[in-house]
Amino acid sequence: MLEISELRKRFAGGPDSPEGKLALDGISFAVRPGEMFGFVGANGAGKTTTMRIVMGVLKADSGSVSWQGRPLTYTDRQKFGYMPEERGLYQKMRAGEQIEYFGRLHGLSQSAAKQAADDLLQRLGLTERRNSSVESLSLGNQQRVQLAVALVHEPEVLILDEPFSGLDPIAVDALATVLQERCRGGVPVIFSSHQLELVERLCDSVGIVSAGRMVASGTVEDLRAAESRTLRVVVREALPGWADGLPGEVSVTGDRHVLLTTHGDDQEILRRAVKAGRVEHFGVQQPSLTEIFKEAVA
Ligand SMILES: Nc1ncnc2c1ncn2[C@@H]1O[C@H](COP(=O)(O)OP(=O)(O)OP(=O)(O)O)[C@@H](O)[C@H]1O
Repeated sequence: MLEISELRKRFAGGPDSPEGKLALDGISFAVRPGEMFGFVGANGAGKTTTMRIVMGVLKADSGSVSWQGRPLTYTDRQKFGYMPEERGLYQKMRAGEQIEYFGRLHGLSQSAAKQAADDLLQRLGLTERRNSSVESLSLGNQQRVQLAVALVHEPEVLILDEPFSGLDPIAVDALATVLQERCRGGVPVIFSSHQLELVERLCDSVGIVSAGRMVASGTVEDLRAAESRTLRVVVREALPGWADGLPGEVSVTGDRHVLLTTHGDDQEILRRAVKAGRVEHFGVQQPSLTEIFKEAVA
C-alpha cells in the first residue's frame, strides 16, 4: 500500500508575498495494490505538489510517504512509473527509441525494452510513428510517448499527472484500458485529472483536494451517500398547483411538471403525483462526481 500522511509544504515567498504559499496543509490518503485513485481538485489545489513529493522531486516540510509499510526510498521510486506535469522527452529522439531508452535506464535488457516499446506503441496507437522524432509529433502523440515512457518498465506503482489531458477519445480509451490492466495486475494507480466523468468511470476511489487539504475521499458511492439525495418526480398533464404544500420546486415545460426535492415524505409525494396526473418518472437522482466536487470545494 502507498500511504501519504499529513504532507505539508510551504513555498518560499518573494518580496510581494513574504509569507510564501502554503501549498499542502496536511494531505493524507492511501492507495492499495490494484486500486485506481483519481486525484481531483481545482487549479492550484496541490495535486502536482503532492505527486512531486511522492516522487522525490520536492521535499515536504513535514509528513511522510510510505510504500509497503516502510518509508519510501530512492530505490522504491526507481520502480515507480511517473508522468510529470512538465513533460520531459528528448525532442530529437525517435518515439520508439525513446521508449526503449527509458526501458533500458530502468534496467530492462535490450530485447525486453524493444518488446515493451513495440507493445506500448501498438497499444497506444503509435506504431506508425515509431520512427518519427518527438518534435515532429502532434501534442497528443507526444503525450502518448510520454505515457509509454512511464509504463515501459512494468512499474510497481503509477503516479500520473493529468495523463488524459489533450488525448483524443480513442487514445483516452486506449490509455484507460492499459491502466485498468496494470491495476488488475496489482499496481496502485494515482492519476490527477479535471475530466471528472472519466474519473467517475475509471476510479475505485477519489480524493478531492482543495487549498492543500483533502476535503473528501472514498469511493464515488461513499461520496454520493454523504450527499443529500434529490427526489425527482415528473408528472404529465398535471393541474397547476398540484404540488402546493409539498417541499421542493416545480418547474413546468409544456405539459411536463418536474418536482425536485431533497426532503419530504416520498410516499405522500407519490400519492399526490398519482392523483395529479400521469407519473412519468419517480426516483432518486444520483449526484454526479462533478456535483459532488462542486459541493466539496464550495
Ligand atoms: N515552485 C513553486 N513555487 C511557488 N509556488 C508554487 C510552486 N509550485 C506550486 N506552487 C503553488 O502551490 C499551489 C499548488 O500548486 P499545484 O501545482 O500543486 O496545484 P495543482 O492542484 O496541481 O494545480 P493544476 O490543476 O492547475 O495543475 C499553487 O498555489 C501554486 O501556485
